[in-house]
Amino acid sequence: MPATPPAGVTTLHGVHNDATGQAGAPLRVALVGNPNCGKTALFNQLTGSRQKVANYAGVTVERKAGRLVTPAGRKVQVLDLPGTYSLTATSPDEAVTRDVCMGRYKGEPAPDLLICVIAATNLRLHLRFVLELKQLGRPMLVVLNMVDTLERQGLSVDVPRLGAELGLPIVTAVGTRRGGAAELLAALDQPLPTPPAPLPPTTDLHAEVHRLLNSCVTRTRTGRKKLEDVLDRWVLHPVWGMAILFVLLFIMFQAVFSWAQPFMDGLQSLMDGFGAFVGSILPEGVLRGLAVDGIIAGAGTVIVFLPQILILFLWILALEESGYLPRAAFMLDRLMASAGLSGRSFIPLLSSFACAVPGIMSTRTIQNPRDRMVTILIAPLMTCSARLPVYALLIGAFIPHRQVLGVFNLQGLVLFALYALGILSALVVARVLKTGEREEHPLLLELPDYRMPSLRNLAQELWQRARIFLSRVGGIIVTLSVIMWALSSYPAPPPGATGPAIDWSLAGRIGHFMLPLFQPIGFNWQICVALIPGLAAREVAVSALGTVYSVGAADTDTAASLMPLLSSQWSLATALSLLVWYVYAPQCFSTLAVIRRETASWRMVWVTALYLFAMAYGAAFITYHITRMLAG
Ligand SMILES: Nc1nc2c(ncn2[C@@H]2O[C@H](COP(=O)(O)OP(=O)(O)OP(=O)(O)O)[C@@H](O)[C@H]2O)c(=O)[nH]1
Ligand SMILES: [Mg+2]
Repeated sequence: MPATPPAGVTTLHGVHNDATGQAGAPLRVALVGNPNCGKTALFNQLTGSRQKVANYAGVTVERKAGRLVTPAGRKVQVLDLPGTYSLTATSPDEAVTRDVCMGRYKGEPAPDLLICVIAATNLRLHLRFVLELKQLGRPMLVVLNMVDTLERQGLSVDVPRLGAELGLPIVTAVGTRRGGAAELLAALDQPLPTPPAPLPPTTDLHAEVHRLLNSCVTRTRTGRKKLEDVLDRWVLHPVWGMAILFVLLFIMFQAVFSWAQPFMDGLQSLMDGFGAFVGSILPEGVLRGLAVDGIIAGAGTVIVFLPQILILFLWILALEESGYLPRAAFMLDRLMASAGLSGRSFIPLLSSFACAVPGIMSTRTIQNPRDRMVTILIAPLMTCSARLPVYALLIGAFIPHRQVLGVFNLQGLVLFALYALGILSALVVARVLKTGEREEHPLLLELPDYRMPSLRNLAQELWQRARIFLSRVGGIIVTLSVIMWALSSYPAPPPGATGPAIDWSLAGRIGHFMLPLFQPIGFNWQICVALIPGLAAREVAVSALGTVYSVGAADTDTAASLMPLLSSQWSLATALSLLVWYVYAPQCFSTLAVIRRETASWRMVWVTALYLFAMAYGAAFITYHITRMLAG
């Protein structure tokens, strides 16, 4: 009898043979299936991990291992694998899944059990993969995930019958609900199922899927698909679709400035108060310098940008979960094609807005090797979230907080323009790199179901982001701020020396040494010094400026308020030049390291670093001189 959602089917059918190996060795299982069927959601539930889950194909691009102990005490090692449409891999991420399933992965035997996850939202496609996997003749278990959506789709699946027809044990799951993997967990306590008998080689897989659907799935009523179709008609419309995309991105940047302001003001006064308090209780001396100028001025200047970073992430996460992103990729396919790329490069590039490191890793989903290289080269031009503090600091200091045309916030507009500059430059660079290539790349991209982002998940993800940011502040940023403070404070000036003490310090000397190179683009020596620690993490450029100016300033109370200090000391031309510099500058070791890893080539690292440096210098030079001419 059909079940909606199906009743629990926890017993594994079929003949069993326990082949878990020697006592004590964990059972090795692998989650495989089509992209976006919920493998990682289940993996997280099973192992308590927090791997990235999002509503588009190609989120997981590498093999991840986790551990669990079943209710009966059996130790299990679980692998989460990139999604794949078939075992004939066309891109590097799919090759990993194929190799693991076939036991060809770097010295690792095939898993004891393949857990093939299929989503109730796309049974036709996913069942085809089950049949393909069956041909491997390995012990296998099917998980019918997303059974919570059956009701909404107006479908009912006869789960025991589907298992019997497939000749495979089957359980149901809801990857996004707490306890939604309970049946799967219980199934892992069962003895291993015997490997399925392969289908005759002449079997037409499509016809077989059709047969399975006819016999096991019934439509109870017309589902919600109609609404999705109407939505898609707007979202994918050549004109309205572009307008929607533009508005969404635009609101995102406006929000970063408008919504965050009250929280930032609060944090700023908290940091100012804290700096003043610490300054007042510590006696004049090294300790006070270290605490106020080093730690509070350094880390405090970065912490105030937390609200803006969280708002940016809130938007990105909500868009990721809604299912909108692949549609945006589809809309932008023509634009990307004009730069010689396909819409497939869109999601890696979009991920780079959070951070270029996962963005570059997700280029593994791009089949064409040349497209992949070009996407890797331009990914650093997407403005990552670590650059946001630098932008926000300079925009806050130099661009008036003013309404334009009654609705737009001028600061938000400038931020939007900086992001747009990065994107346009990326398209131009891609076009140049692909000069002469005129091949057609038809874009085959799965459009997932629309999904309302769950508030609980959003809150959890945001909390995770906040923790990452704060641990960066507490770790690398505080460390580098302390080093910066030491470099700016020592050696102390000789007795009787005149001029600011910081000029005698190591930082002062390094800054003055670098100055001739950067003076033509309007940088002062303080900026030169800040560029160096900024290589480790871009936000550190802000904290380093905080420290250098704080040590240089007579009044330590102004430690955490860098913004007013800069607006009185720098020219607009210098500020704009530094902003533009940061659109391009190859200022991040982690990005260069991931490029080395993903391309296995030092040449690519050098090419990226040098071309970005040249662009940064050129663009900052032009900006500086034009602004000076215009501003008089
Ligand atoms: N409604 C519903 N959504 C689910 C369920 N399981 C996962 N999802 C959602 O499905 C989307 C894809 O989940 P992932 O776990 O990232 O899928 P994946 O199979 O790992 O995808 P790739 O890594 O791209 O192969 C996300 O938006 C999840 O929130 C479920 O049982 N019900
Ligand atoms: Mg995944």
